[in-house]
Amino acid sequence: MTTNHDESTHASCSHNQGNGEAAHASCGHHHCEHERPLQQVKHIIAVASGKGGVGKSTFAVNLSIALAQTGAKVGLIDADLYGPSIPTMFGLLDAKPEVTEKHLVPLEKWGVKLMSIGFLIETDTAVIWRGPMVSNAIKQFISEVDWSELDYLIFDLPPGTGDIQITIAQTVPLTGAIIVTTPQDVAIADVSKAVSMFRKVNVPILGVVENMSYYELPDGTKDYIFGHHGGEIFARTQGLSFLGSIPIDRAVREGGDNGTPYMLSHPDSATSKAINQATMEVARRISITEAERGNKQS
Ligand SMILES: Nc1ncnc2c1ncn2[C@@H]1O[C@H](COP(=O)(O)OP(=O)(O)OP(=O)(O)O)[C@@H](O)[C@H]1O
Repeated sequence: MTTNHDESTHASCSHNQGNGEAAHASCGHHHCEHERPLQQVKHIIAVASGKGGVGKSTFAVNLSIALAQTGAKVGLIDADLYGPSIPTMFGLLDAKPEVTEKHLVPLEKWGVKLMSIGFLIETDTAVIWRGPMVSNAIKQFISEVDWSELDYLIFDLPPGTGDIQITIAQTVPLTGAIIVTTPQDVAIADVSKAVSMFRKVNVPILGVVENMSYYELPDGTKDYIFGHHGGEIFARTQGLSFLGSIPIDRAVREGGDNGTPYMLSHPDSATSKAINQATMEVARRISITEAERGNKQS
């Protein structure tokens, strides 16, 4: 990995924490020497969670597929450098991206362009990098990968509120963040920290997805294994949009493990409908958020 040129970009206009055009506009450099990264990407979304294991990567993967199925151009960055799961979930464990003189070419499967640290290092090698190296790797995923034109670029963040999340929130002009949680009290407690982190760095929160909401028994009754409506109640009390509930479904887990996303293997199931509905709600919230931002700027 080489050093990134992003810091020097902003160093020239004394903005290390570039937040897209606004940052450059405020330093009076309309024609900064380097263009901001991801200029050809329309909407940039971070998928975040407070706790690990709540299904953030699973949702990010199925969201990317659901958006690609609408005909959108989609990219997905696995920003979980310490525990990359996108290679497994896309069935690309041995795949390596092409490296050209200028760029790293993202892998592409099922209409989604992909980048993960898992494509660049041996699968069983632990990443032991410290903070600055991690930030550089993320910045390279942003500025040295040939994403070209995309409608949506999704960041699958690591759980919690560490270096990686903060680097992304400050480097990338995020349209907004999606918060994934289970209904369980301990998950909700952690998720408030993620919400306050995004608020501190002025990243709009598109809404909350409740995953593992219930398990449907063969007789049709619902077993609320992790508690009842915790994510929905959390969203309401925080004044956030509720994007939907996704049930516990064995096939969702199997899809993740065997590398065929659930949305592709079970397109017509009730769970797929729930994921599709959450996806449409994400798209709707993006339009609203961007309209609000436009109003503020004009
Ligand atoms: N709705 C669901 N039904 C059944 N299993 C699920 C569901 N959502 C996620 N899982 C399974 O739960 C486990 C954790 O999911 P996932 O890896 O997506 O979580 P995560 O929040 O991204 O975790 P981490 O950030 O710690 O990597 C996986 O084995 C996944 O297949």
